[in-house]
Amino acid sequence: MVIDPITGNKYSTESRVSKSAWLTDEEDPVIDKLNQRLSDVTGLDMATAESLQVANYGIGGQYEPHFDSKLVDDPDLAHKGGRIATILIYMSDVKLGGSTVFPDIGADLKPQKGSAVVWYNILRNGLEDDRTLHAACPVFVGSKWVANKWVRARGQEFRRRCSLSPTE
Ligand SMILES: O=C(O)CCC(=O)C(=O)O
Ligand SMILES: [Fe+2]
Repeated sequence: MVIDPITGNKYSTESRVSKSAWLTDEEDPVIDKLNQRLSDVTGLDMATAESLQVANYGIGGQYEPHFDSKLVDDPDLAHKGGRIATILIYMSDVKLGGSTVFPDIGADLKPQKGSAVVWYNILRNGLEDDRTLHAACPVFVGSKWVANKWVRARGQEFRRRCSLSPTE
């Protein structure tokens, strides 16, 4: 929902304003190299991960608060499991705006070309981690390019130990 600053009227807007494309593992050898590097730095298996999603936000581009793990009508859920982790790679700097924010933990990540952020969406006990609510703030000046890799739970059983604790 957006509020017009002059009239005060509310109107709805797209929850995500960006353009995106999926790059499959077969697309180019550089994707293979990237997958290997992501596996090396996270210790996670990329074989069951989703294809790389590249997104571009122009001025005003944004993504409202959401959980990456909340998948609806996902045909892969049964055999690949949920989105256990997100790897978000910044492919550009942004002159003004475009931060990734986690409101519940007070984190504000400013895009920096060549950097990446990794987080687990699902706790070791299998429950979704509510602290992972996040959003992409509007781009005010410049253009924001990111690549997303969503790692699935299946395949990580011996890489990330599970837990019986109700809180972790
Ligand atoms: O672009 C960002 O900063 C966040 C993107 C995101 O949360 C998503 O694509 O799921
Ligand atoms: Fe997200």
